[in-house]
Amino acid sequence: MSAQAQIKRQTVVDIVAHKNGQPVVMLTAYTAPMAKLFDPHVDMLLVGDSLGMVLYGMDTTLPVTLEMMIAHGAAVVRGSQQAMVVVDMPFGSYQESPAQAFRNAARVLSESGAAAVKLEGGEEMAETVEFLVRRGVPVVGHVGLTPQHVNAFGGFRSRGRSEAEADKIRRDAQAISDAGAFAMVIEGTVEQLAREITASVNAVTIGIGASPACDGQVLVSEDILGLFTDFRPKFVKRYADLASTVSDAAATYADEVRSRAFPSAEYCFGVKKG
Ligand SMILES: Nc1nc(=O)c2c([nH]1)NC[C@@H]1CN(c3ccc(C(=O)N[C@@H](CCC(=O)O)C(=O)O)cc3)CN21
Ligand SMILES: CC(C)C(=O)C(=O)O
Ligand SMILES: [Mg+2]
Repeated sequence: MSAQAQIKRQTVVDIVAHKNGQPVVMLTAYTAPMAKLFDPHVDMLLVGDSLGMVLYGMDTTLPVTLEMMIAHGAAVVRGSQQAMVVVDMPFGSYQESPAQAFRNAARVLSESGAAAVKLEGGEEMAETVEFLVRRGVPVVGHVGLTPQHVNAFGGFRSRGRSEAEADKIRRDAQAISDAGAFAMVIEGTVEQLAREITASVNAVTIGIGASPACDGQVLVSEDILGLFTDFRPKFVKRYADLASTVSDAAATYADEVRSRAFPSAEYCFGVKKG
């Protein structure tokens, strides 16, 4: 037995206890070192398919593969101790059928060690959500602005600001909650709608650009750290400006190498005595 006290990871039961209580805190993490830094502060870590855009420079999340999600999911599980780790199912890995979704979700859980998967969609995904949940796969839903629909929506635009769109999102949220999703991300919509959904569904609602009326909040970590600067959604608050810190460090290193100021004696090995 290790002398170190065991830290227990948060489970579905712990997260569901936040419904109508203390807000759930979620951040994205893609790598072990970032997961290690965020872990003491958050309830949930999301290995988002946004990693395609943030880490790999893709224009959308569509080219992200199951192998990428499993590799980054495993890294985040290794880097964290207490947060519940949720992995996004990438585009094309779950929409075909409930059987396809189960096969791929089972790989994500077994190969990464994460505790739940997240998938985008509403009414049309309800049958799949129920299929997964009944077979032991905890599911987080994602409604409103669903980035994997970028080609259908014609961009990353806010949703549910007309009564017709709001009605569709209301039905989407109800359907996946009734299908057994224990939580759902609500992205890019107005407070009134987020408040109604939060009041009417059993699932814990986690907002991103969806007002404080949700049961919790999530943002992309590189956005709040000022590390990702290609675009800035309206809902992103910057809590740091690490891009300039990183750039300044690289510039100083480059100057010192070119002037031979680095490596100075303290960074060099000496010959052994005797
Ligand atoms: N770094 C990052 N942060 C995210 O929040 C994020 C990703 N990547 N990748 C996946 C999706 C894409 N998301 C996005 C991307 C862009 C906007 C954006 O620029 N929205 C504009 C309005 C654009 C329009 O109306 O055409 C805004 O002002 O919020 C919003 C959400 C959210 N997700
Ligand atoms: C922005 C969050 C909700 C997400 O789905 C992602 O990071 O991929
Ligand atoms: Mg995502």
